[in-house]
Amino acid sequence: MNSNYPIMVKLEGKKAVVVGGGKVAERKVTGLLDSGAQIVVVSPEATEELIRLASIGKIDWQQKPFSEEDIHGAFLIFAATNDNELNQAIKRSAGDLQLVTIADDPEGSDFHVPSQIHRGRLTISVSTGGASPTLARKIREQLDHQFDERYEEYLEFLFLARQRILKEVKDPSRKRKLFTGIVSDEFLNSQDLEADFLRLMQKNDV
Ligand SMILES: C[C@@]1(CC(=O)O)c2cc3[nH]c(cc4nc(cc5[nH]c(cc(n2)[C@H]1CCC(=O)O)[C@@](C)(CC(=O)O)[C@@H]5CCC(=O)O)C(CC(=O)O)=C4CCC(=O)O)c(CCC(=O)O)c3CC(=O)O
Ligand SMILES: NC(=O)C1=CN([C@@H]2O[C@H](COP(=O)(O)OP(=O)(O)OC[C@H]3O[C@@H](n4cnc5c(N)ncnc54)[C@H](O)[C@@H]3O)[C@@H](O)[C@H]2O)C=CC1
Repeated sequence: MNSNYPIMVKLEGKKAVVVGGGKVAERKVTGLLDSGAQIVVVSPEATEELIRLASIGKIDWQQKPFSEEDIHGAFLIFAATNDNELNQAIKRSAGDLQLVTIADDPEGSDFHVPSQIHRGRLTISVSTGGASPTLARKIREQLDHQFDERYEEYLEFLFLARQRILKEVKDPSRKRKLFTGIVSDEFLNSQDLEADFLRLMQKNDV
């Protein structure tokens, strides 16, 4: 079996079409909301939450059965109806450069949606390649405790501190020491990141 190749995709401005308006479609749409994708849902019926999202303009709900033109220009396609023949037909009508996931056919899909944790700039995703979504969820729940809310602010600090080190520090060994120094429990638990960072910079001054 060939293994899947994980990447983080930027979806801003790209069209993502979700076919179906049930529980599964809702979960996929919820996962897309923060990506900046242009989300289109095609389904004669939709859950209350999908209807709410359409009413506030977060998604474009096409209230009708699927037809082939619905996926024109789509980058990602989610075939998430409860009709497995139709889900397969959606895959067949997509072009080679369109990525399709079929809710009831992991083997026939171009991609899977992993279980995810987001802490600001940190993303942790867990995939079992369709073997057991329940295990993916269980592992995600374990990591949820380990990587708690502190990581959001910490990641923002790491980002800014790293930019500063890249700009101000030329010596490669000092740079390495600083990169290692900021990735530590001391900084994760710091009450004053700015002061602790300045101290670290001074300590490693040459
Ligand atoms: C292949 C994949 C395709 C895709 O959808 O991308 C797929 C396929 C299928 N899921 C099924 C069932 C369930 N899926 C979940 C939950 C999640 N499913 C997700 C992803 C994926 N599911 C992709 C592979 C992920 C991987 O393994 O790496 C998660 C991680 C992410 C998300 O959906 O956003 C999200 C957890 C989010 C979280 O909590 O963190 C639960 C549990 C629950 O709801 O708690 C159940 C019921 C229990 C069970 O069946 O295990 C069925 C059977 C349907 C049927 O019975 O007919 C199929 C189809 C099949 O297997 O044929
Ligand atoms: N990938 C996953 O994580 C999971 C996948 N599944 C599978 O996903 C599929 C959907 O599951 P649910 O959302 O629970 O089903 P559901 O029955 O709640 O929703 C099905 C949706 O498909 C829509 N639909 C039906 N015919 C359509 C058409 N011709 N064009 C457009 N939309 C149409 C319906 O209006 C409805 O909104 C099932 O095949 C199920 O086996 C189920 C659980 C998890």
